[in-house]
Amino acid sequence: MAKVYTDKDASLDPIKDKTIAVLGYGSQGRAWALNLRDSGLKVLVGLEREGNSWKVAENDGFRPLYTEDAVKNADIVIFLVPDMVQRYVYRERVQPYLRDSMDLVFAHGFNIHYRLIEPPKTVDVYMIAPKGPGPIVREYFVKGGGVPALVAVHQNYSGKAFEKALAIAKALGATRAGVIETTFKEETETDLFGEQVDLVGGITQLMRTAFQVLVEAGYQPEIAYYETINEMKMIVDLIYEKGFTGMLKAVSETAKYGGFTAGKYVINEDVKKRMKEVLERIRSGKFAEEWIEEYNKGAPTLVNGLKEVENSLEEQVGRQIREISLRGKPKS
Ligand SMILES: NC(=O)c1ccc[n+]([C@@H]2O[C@H](COP(=O)([O-])OP(=O)(O)OC[C@H]3O[C@@H](n4cnc5c(N)ncnc54)[C@H](O)[C@@H]3O)[C@@H](O)[C@H]2O)c1
Ligand SMILES: CC(C)(O)[C@@H](O)C(=O)O
Ligand SMILES: [Mg+2]
Ligand SMILES: [Mg+2]
Repeated sequence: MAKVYTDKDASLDPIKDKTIAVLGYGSQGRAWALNLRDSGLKVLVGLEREGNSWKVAENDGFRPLYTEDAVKNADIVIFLVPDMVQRYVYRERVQPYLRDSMDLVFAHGFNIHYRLIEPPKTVDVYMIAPKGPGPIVREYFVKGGGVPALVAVHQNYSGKAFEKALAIAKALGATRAGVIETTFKEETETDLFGEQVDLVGGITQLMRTAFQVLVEAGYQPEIAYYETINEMKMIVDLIYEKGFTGMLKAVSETAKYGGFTAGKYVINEDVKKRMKEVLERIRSGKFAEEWIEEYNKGAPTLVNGLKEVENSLEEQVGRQIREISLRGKPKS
């Protein structure tokens, strides 16, 4: 078993006197800025313009700065703008003001692993990659917990990069759960794979396709939504808390038998073969190349994909069903 670092293995000392610039105030940026500030660290929020994120940061009690001003005043610069934006922010707003012994910190290895950002040797480069969405990183922290994270060091100019990565992980709340060491390569490839075939791409398509099959067969959309989408949370919660065995204990014998047989029929060896192709596309750098090209064209697949999901029957039905099911969710 890999070594798991918890609160007792990490100290805030290596960063307690440093000024930290959090660039971006979105999903992770907001969570990091608030958690680090609540942990007693000195945090500046750096943003490109006085837009929506600026207002949200102000409402949270920050006084945001323009990116380059945050960088000029910081010892540690954390990149929490979208992956496709990071290299421009680096080139225009960070690189010109880089001083020796500054730290460049990432929440995902994409830009370093695929060499979109190539920092000078005189800075530390490390990563703390939360294994969960930003709002949950904040929610768990506020409730006294933390989302697990991976840490990795790409450049260790100071000789203290790993200790600093653990310190940030502690301030984020991640060591309240557990932190495991990885490399930029391993984190980048596994993270992209997981979100593509499973967490984001796979689960969404699995649920939507199952919903569509029932509706096309003439069943009421509300019943289809409860069955193929809404109940997924309870099943996944059981797996999260008790493993597959625990989940299987909670469902009927009929569900177990049907699940073992139909599950392997639907998610078959062909699907596994395709998953391996997806992994290969990530490892070869083809996915990164394609995503950069798509982004440079204005990300039409992303824009159209979001519209298609938003306008879909399952999303329309979901808006009503969520009102009902959230009413029944225990308040905690
Ligand atoms: N979203 C997650 O839960 C999650 C989980 C783990 C790791 N990460 C990683 O964290 C990093 C940040 O991702 P995120 O999802 O939090 O980002 P996000 O999309 O939520 O970031 C939005 C922020 O970036 C700013 N921004 C957007 N476009 C910009 C531009 N063109 N120039 C400058 N600023 C711009 C926005 O104003 C906002 O403040 C990425 O490296 C991502 O891979 C994200
Ligand atoms: C939250 C995820 C999917 O785990 C993250 O990797 C992301 O890119 O948003
Ligand atoms: Mg990701
Ligand atoms: Mg992820």
